[in-house]
Amino acid sequence: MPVEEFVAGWISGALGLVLGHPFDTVKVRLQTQTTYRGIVDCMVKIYRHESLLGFFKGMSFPIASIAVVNSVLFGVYSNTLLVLTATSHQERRAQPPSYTHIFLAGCTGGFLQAYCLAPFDLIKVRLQNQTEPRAQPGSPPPRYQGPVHCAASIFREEGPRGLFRGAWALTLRDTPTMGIYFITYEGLCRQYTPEGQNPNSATVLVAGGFAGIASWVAATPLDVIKSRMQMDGLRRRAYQGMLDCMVSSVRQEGLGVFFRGVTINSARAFPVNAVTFLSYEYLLRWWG
Ligand SMILES: CN(C)C(=N)NCCC[C@H](N)C(=O)O
Repeated sequence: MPVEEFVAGWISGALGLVLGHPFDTVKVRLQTQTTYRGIVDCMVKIYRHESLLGFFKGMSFPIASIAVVNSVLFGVYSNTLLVLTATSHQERRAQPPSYTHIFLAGCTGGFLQAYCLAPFDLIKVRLQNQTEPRAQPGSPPPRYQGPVHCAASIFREEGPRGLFRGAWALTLRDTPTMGIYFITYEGLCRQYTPEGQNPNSATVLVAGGFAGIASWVAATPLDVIKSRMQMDGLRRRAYQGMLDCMVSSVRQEGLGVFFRGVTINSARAFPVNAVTFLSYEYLLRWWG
């Protein structure tokens, strides 16, 4: 099993993550809290109340976990294609796989990465939703004092299963949308690259950016539900399950609730995934 795809997936994912985390914090707050009037209001309030550091809350765990999560996504994707089409990454420009194979490989990568991602994503969302400024002498400490404290508290208060709260919604979000992600990327690269050649940097950037947007637009409805399920149980349980969360969210806020955060998600997705695919492609060409 070629390991380069796993390493390239890790490095490229980490670069994208740092770039996109401030957008991600704004998105999570808009999806789970009703105190903000929109993206700008949310950004201004975070900056005023929590300083620039507020945008980077909850980032250390994703950085640590991206090694597993993104390398599983890209590694499983590429190795599933190898099994389905008997072509390595280097051979795939000359013998392009079918879109069905790309979709299936993307879904497999998405499904397996969701399980690795679930506890890390839960901790990220809980930390991002803490609106207290950094601890100051004399002020009460926030509920979670960091990622390890957060993980230990969830384990103590909600049991081991608590660490997988929202995991079903996450799996349903990521399995088909990772298929969409890789199909969009490949489709755009093929469209703008002469047959048999590697796509140039501009094509990779644009195709990666649009792959991010397409997958996130499709993922946003379940992303909202996932974030709400992850925040549920913090004080009292509001939802009996994923379906109940969907129904009560629509009852209270209308159908538009499923698109909460879609603008900021798309604005984040373009640069993050442009950089992710560019570094992924170039690392593999460099090692190939
Ligand atoms: C749930 N969806 C749609 C995705 N994860 N899509 C792929 C983008 C992955 C990238 N690390 C990002 O965070 O944008």
